[in-house]
Amino acid sequence: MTILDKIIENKAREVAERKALVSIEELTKKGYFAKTTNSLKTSLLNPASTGIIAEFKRKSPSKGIINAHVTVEEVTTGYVQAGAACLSVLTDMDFFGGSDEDILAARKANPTIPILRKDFIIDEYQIFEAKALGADVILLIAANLTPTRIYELGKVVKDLGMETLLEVHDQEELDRSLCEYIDVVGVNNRNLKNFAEQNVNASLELADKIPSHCIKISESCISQPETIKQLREVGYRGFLIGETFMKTPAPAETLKSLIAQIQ
Ligand SMILES: O=P(O)(O)OC[C@@H](O)[C@@H](O)c1c[nH]c2ccccc12
Repeated sequence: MTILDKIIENKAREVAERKALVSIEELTKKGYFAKTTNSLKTSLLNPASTGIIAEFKRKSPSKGIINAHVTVEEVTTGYVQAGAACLSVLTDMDFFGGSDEDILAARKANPTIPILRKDFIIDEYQIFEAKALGADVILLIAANLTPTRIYELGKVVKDLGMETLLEVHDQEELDRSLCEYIDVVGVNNRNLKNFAEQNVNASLELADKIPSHCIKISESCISQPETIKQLREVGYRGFLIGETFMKTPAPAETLKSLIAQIQ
């Protein structure tokens, strides 16, 4: 069993429990459900955008605790002030130490920036939940979803006025997963089945395989300004970065100095 299999098995149990407690009907009346969403696509297409999607991530299955000392409010407001194009907030508790409260707090503190709900989405229910939590963008991971599920879930995302980030790790996943509901394609440099990679080779290899009309971003294992420049040259507009910032005592300051080196 891979780490991803374990995460998905756990997630199915979690979603079933949540569904039994709060109905979709109730979710549509909760929190930020009625709020108009902020577009990631628009943000990334702005020529002045830094393209950095800055992630709030306390821990991960491969690294353990990354940062237990900072608050979601201070980090996310700092990310926005430093020039992030979008925020990514982990809501998976068991493997990544995130929570619903984290994304609610990030939204409350940052009303106008797009926010990605970073979780393992396997059910329509979680998309309604994400909207109530104030998310604008939903991650769909090709490694654990069939093409039919990606299409069905992508349609729900669109119907709720949000955007879909499709995550792929190789050409097989890319070829079977693209559909009309994908707004942004992300290449995860890390293989979620073993969490092994430490480089951006997957993004470099897939750069010219992704259709040119797609907005593409590179995810994970990015720490150097030179890497961002190299990825920009092959067409990447967005860079999803967590650990590089979160492992430092002041994540937003680290983002600020990275931005200074890529402009
Ligand atoms: O911390 P990093 O290496 O900068 O990676 C951030 C982000 O890409 C990573 O957290 C991630 C990408 N896809 C995911 C899917 C689920 C959980 C986490 C992820």
